[in-house]
Amino acid sequence: MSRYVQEDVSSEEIERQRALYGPLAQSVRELADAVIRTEVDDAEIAAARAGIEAITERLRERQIAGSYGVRFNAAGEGRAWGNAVVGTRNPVAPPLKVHHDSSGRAWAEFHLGAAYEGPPGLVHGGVSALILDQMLGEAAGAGGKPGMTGTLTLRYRRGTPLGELRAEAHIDRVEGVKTYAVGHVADAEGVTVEAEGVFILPKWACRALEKQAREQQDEPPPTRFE
Ligand SMILES: CCCCCCCC(=O)SCCNC(=O)CCNC(=O)[C@H](O)C(C)(C)COP(=O)(O)OP(=O)(O)OC[C@H]1O[C@@H](n2cnc3c(N)ncnc32)[C@H](O)[C@@H]1OP(=O)(O)O
Repeated sequence: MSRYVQEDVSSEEIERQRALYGPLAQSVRELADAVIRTEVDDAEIAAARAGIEAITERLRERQIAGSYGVRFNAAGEGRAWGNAVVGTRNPVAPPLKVHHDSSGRAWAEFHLGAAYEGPPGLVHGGVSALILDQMLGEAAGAGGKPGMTGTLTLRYRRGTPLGELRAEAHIDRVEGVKTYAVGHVADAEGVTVEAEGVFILPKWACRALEKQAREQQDEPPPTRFE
């Protein structure tokens, strides 16, 4: 089932929701970090668990059936708030705040803490892949050539330390429905992981865009989301 949802909500309402859910997700990120690092005694752990389970039950009293999906309003503002990398409402997401320009460049500065560890003190390789998948996809979308990841190739040049990091990506070339993008993750000393990928506008999306253009002769759906 498609989870692209058009919702006619105002920009003010989006901002209200962002101010409500963003800090909630951030509190849960803090909780995840605390769960990994706490050294309190057993009784405190048991009490904390009961408290967390009670809060989960409260939040579940009313909830979406399934995942958040991607929602956009008539003004073309896209919200991928469940996204695993940038999702405002997703505590699993660091989250990255990605900057773009229309030449097909994307960049972000972010912090990865204990929840993203692979080798001791280093970022998990799958987490670097997750971030670079998103960043290369964001670059493709920023350049007006969005697509689904077809193939993503990574080269881990050295371990990526947990802490302050930067990721960058840009479009390398476009061949029809295929957009080739490249990028990297870097720490203060330089590049740690390089990536290249091809992002493909799927057949179903080509048909949907053609149909929409026929019906509305309007702007295509958003290709970038916050
Ligand atoms: C702003 C938001 C950023 C989001 C970033 C996050 C991105 C993601 O995580 S996307 C999720 C991961 N990716 C997926 O789940 C994709 C799953 N695969 C698919 O949906 C399809 O196989 C898809 C869309 C890649 C291609 O399907 P389809 O539209 O039928 O393509 P098809 O007509 O077969 O092929 C088109 C061209 O692409 C090539 N191609 C197809 N699949 C691949 C592939 N996996 N790798 C490389 N090239 C491919 C074909 O060879 C063909 O090339 P040419 O035109 O030169 O002959």
